[in-house]
Amino acid sequence: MPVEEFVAGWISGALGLVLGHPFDTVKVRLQTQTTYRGIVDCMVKIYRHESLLGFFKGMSFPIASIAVVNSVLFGVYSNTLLVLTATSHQERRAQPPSYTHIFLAGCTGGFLQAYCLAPFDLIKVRLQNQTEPMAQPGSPQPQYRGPVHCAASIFREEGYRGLFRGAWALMLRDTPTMGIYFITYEGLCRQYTPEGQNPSSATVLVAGGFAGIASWVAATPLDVIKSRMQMDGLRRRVYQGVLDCMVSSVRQEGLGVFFRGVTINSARAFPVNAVTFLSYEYLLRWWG
Ligand SMILES: CN(C)C(=N)NCCC[C@H](N)C(=O)O
Repeated sequence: MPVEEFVAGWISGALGLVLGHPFDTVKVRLQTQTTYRGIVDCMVKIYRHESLLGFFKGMSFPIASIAVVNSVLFGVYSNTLLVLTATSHQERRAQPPSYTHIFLAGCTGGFLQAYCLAPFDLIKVRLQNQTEPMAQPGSPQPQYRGPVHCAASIFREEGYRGLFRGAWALMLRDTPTMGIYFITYEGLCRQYTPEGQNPSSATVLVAGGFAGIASWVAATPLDVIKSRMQMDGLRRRVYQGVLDCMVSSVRQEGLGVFFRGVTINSARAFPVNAVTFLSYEYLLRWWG
């Protein structure tokens, strides 16, 4: 099994993650809290009350876990294609796989990475939602002192299963949308690259950026539900499950609730995934 895809997936994911984390914090707040009037209001409030550091809350665990999560996504994607089409990453430019195979490989990668991602994503969302300023003497103490304390508290208060709160919604979000992600990327690369050649850097950047946007637009409805399920259980349980969360969110806030954070999600998705794919492609070419 080629391991380069796993390592390239890890490094490229980490680069994208640092770039996109401030946008991600704003998105999570907009999806789960009703105190903000919009993106700008949310950014201004975070900056005023929590300083620049507020945007980077909850980033350390994703950085630590991206090695597993992104290498599983890209490694499983590439190795599923290898099983389905018997071609390696290098051979795929000359013998491009069908879109059905790309979609299936993307869905498989998405499904497996969601399982690894679930506890880390939960901790990230819980930390991002703490509005107390960081490390200021005399200010109110947040419920969680950091990622390890957060994980230990969830385990103690909500049990082992508590660490997987929202995992179903995450799997439903990621399985089909990772198929969309890779199909969009491959489709755009093929469209703008002469047959048999590697896509140029500009093509990779644009295709990666649009793959991020397409997958996040499709993922946003379940992303909202996932974030709400993850915040549920903090004090008392409100939702019975994914369906109940969907129904009560729509009843209370209308259908528009499914598009909460779609603008910031898309603004974040372009640079994050442009950088992710560019570094992924170049690392593989460098090692190939
Ligand atoms: C749930 N969806 C749509 C995705 N995860 N899409 C793929 C983008 C992955 C990238 N690490 C990012 O965070 O944008």
